[in-house]
Amino acid sequence: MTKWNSLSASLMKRLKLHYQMSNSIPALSQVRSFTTSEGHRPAIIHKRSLDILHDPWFNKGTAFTMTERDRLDLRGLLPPNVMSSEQQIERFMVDLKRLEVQARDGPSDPNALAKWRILNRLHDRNETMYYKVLIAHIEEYAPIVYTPTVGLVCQNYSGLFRRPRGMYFSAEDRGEMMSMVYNWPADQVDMIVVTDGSRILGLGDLGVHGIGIAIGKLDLYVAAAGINPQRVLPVMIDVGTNNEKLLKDPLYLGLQQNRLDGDEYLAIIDEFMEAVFTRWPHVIVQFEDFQSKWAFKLLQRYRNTYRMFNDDVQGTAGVAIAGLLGAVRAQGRPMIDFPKQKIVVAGAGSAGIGVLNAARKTMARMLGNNESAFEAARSQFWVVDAQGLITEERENIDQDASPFARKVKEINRQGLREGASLVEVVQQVKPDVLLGLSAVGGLFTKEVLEALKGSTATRPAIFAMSNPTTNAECTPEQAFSILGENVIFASGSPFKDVDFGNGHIGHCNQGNNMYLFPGIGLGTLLSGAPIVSDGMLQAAAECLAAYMTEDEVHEGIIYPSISSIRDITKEIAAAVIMEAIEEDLVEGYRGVDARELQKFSKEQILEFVKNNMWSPEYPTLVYNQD
Ligand SMILES: NC(=O)C1=CN([C@@H]2O[C@H](COP(=O)(O)OP(=O)(O)OC[C@H]3O[C@@H](n4cnc5c(N)ncnc54)[C@H](O)[C@@H]3O)[C@@H](O)[C@H]2O)C=CC1
Ligand SMILES: CC(=O)C(=O)O
Ligand SMILES: [Mg+2]
Repeated sequence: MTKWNSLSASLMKRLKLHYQMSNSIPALSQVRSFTTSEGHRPAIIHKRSLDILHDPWFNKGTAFTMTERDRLDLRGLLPPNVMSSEQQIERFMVDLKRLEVQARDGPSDPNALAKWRILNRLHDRNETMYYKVLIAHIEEYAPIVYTPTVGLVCQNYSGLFRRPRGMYFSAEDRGEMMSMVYNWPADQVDMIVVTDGSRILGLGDLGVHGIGIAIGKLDLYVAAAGINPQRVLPVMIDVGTNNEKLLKDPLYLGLQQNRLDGDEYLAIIDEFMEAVFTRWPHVIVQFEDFQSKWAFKLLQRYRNTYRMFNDDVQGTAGVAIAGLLGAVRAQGRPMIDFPKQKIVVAGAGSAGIGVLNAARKTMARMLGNNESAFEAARSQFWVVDAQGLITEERENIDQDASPFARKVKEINRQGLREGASLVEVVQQVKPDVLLGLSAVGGLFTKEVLEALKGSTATRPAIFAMSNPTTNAECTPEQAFSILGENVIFASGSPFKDVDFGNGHIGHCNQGNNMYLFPGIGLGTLLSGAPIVSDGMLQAAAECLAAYMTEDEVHEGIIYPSISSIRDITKEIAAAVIMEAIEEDLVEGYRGVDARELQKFSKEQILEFVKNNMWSPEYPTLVYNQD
């Protein structure tokens, strides 16, 4: 204060002198308004960065101006749109009122958002307790912190936003990212989940509000994989949005401009990757919910240089493979019969194409792993997108989908044609599996499900994998009521099992990449591998498939219960490490170097994984003045 008083006095003196010289001395109130750019005496604070945001006395949230953000090392720690305090109040009030509306006609669980808020407040106050609650009640709260509620959270994020969590890099930050990363308080970051918000679950472009999905995924990294919560970082790269509603919404938290594209877009993602790997060379970056157009390109661009993977393309593929192999076993057939399965896939985006590529490779491996095996495997798939069946006749065919375009001769024989509808395809092909990654709720209509009755499989399988719940291609009730008790059913978001009322239960499996990505991340981290190889991903998928017992698959249970996710993740991480050893990719982790790791038995690797999983326990605290 003393310092300020003398500074203020000398400033007044200088101002007075200036105005005397210009012959017009202003009133005292006018002079005061010159004292700071904000027009008030500043508060001297002894904090910077996140400590300010976490201090209710000084925090202004989204109202920090850009100059203040730079001055106080806050750049990147808040969403990019600077708001007035009036806008902040309006955002709060809109959200408050929305709660009443939601309680009347909101989602199937009208309390889901309220539960999310309570958990989020606990997360803000006490991380250890938050993760204790989440781990102990994972089955109950995964649907709140993850799909489906996380989708609703992202859709309502402008109202729900209180304290920032994670970092924001925007198109306005070009050239600044290398220094901005140092605004993050942690010297060690193990896991980053990054999104550009362009395709959040099946909800489309949610712009900067998509950060909720990165936060939700990292919650599972902590709960399932035991990644230390102080070493995770959710990231939003805000390159604008093409969502017209958000572009017009005065309460939107992101940049109100259309998405950057082409080289401008790439330059931003490149700069981000360079910045985070410069500060944290051993971090793993999970790309999440990027629109397909960029998902594949970015994966190809970075996968051989950086420790990264794309969850929607690669994580989903592994989970689908595990489920598809489970479905073969559920039919009472050996897994090696997988290449005989006829599979219709609805949806040819990042997830659908990721699954198709991995399933084709798995079949080809089983058939001898040569060119003819790869070609034979191709003919087991029929792909239907928004324009119907994809064939070689498709104009401007997407290059990622083209390997799965059916040959004209083949489809003529099958009584099909370019653009044939899903019902027609199912009627003619009589598939063993119908798999949906279309983001279109209810796509598997009564007619489609009726057509599946003609399946040549003893137990046809339906994977309605789109998220959140409202986007599921069909519900388990619809599937079981039309196709009977024998059908195998999996959905991306959780549904309740169906009670047939005759003592039998129709199992609703959750086919979601949450069973894989935590183990892929943990295994990669502990192996020290510099990249995430195809082999490591394959090992993760095979481990998940092998987790299910014969009895379980015969009962139609092809994925484990989420309550055992910590155990599954440990097994998957160990499988990933073993594959990294096999491929000579390990570089060690902390005190365990590569050579030591290479000598570990399977049991020792499992022990090593277990010992490196963080558990929420209060540490003893000691004060040290330095
Ligand atoms: N269960 C899981 O673990 C995962 C589920 N997903 C879900 O998959 C869905 C799709 O994700 P992306 O592939 O990234 O999206 P995307 O937008 O890239 O692809 C959607 C695809 O569906 C097609 N489509 C649209 N309408 C259709 C229709 N009427 N019939 C057939 N196909 C139609 C589009 O042409 C496009 O090929 C989302 O809902 C997402 O939540 C994604 C990743 C993991
Ligand atoms: C589960 C997931 O990653 C998605 O729906 O995009
Ligand atoms: Mg995703």
